[in-house]
Amino acid sequence: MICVMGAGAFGTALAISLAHNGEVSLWARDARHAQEMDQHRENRKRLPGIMLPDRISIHSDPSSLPEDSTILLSIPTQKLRAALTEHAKTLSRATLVACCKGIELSTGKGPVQIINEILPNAKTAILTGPSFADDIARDLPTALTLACEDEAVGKTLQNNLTTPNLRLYRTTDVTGAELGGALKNVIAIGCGTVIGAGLGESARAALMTRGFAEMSRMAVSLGANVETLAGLSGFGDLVLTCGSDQSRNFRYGRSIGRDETFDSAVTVEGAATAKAVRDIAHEKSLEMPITEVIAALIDQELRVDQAMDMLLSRPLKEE
Ligand SMILES: NC(=O)C1=CN([C@@H]2O[C@H](COP(=O)(O)OP(=O)(O)OC[C@H]3O[C@@H](n4cnc5c(N)ncnc54)[C@H](O)[C@@H]3O)[C@@H](O)[C@H]2O)C=CC1
Ligand SMILES: O=C(CO)COP(=O)(O)O
Repeated sequence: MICVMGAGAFGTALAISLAHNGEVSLWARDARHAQEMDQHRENRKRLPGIMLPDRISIHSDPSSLPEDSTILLSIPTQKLRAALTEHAKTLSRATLVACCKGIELSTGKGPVQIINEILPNAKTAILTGPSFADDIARDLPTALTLACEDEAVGKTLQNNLTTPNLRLYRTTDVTGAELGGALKNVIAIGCGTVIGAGLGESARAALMTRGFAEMSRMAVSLGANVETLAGLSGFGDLVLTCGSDQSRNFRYGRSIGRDETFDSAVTVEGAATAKAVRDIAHEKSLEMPITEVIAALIDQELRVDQAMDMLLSRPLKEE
């Protein structure tokens, strides 16, 4: 049985795609939201205009899940620990696939590390890469990375979670996949800022490229393979998120560049992750100048012109 926990935009989109393969359970924490979705066969709150196939059953009580389920956790990273702790008994024997992109601010851990800490006996993996929920839900072609340390479990998940429109590539480099998905959101905030402030497409390309160098430097220093960063979960998602105003991280950055306010209820994973990355960089003495200025912009410690001056006046060096 495949179950998606978290009826946000991404969880709902994954459930829609997986329904091509068979029955799927979609679990929403809010009973009223679950009831509304069931009544209208639509997630009007997070994915309006897209019908939920009959093969999706909607629940708000996770204790009804079979113990050996595969559960896709589509919950923002900063909320994941609370959700796992609350439902630890139900989840302890399942195969848990993190479907979130971030680093926990209070611990510096990625989603799989958080799951392994709370549920040490669960089989774990992460599903990440370039995909907007809306594209997946509309059955547009998408390719993602499925990272699982246990190769046999990874192969089973790859087969079970690939759908006619959602093609999964496999790796055992969980650290690389986790970090690619988390770090690209920080750079996307920076690219949004550049565009919002009217600094131009050339500046965006420079920030993406030097940001990718920064992402790779940190990920490799934490044990990732550099090839993983060059794949779907790193470079692929960086390109998508930095180049599209469908991205919430990009739009949040754009609001910083335009000096506008942004709706604090919208999920922007890169905002907390930027600060978590800055903390890790300080602890490990890693040079992360782009992340430093993005975290400072988020904290309103710098203006955009000051941030640009800081980056442009750095000592000249080899690429
Ligand atoms: N929306 C997108 O296009 C994509 C999102 N993602 C990732 O998916 C993750 C979720 O994002 P979205 O679904 O877009 O966010 P969203 O804001 O649409 O939904 C988040 C969902 O998490 C639920 N939630 C929050 N705290 C919870 C808790 N303690 N227990 C249970 N559920 C809880 C909320 O009720 C909400 O339904 C993020 O890490 C995001 O980076 C990944 C790829 C694409
Ligand atoms: O992760 C995503 C695309 O792969 C979604 O991006 P946002 O969270 O910025 O909307």
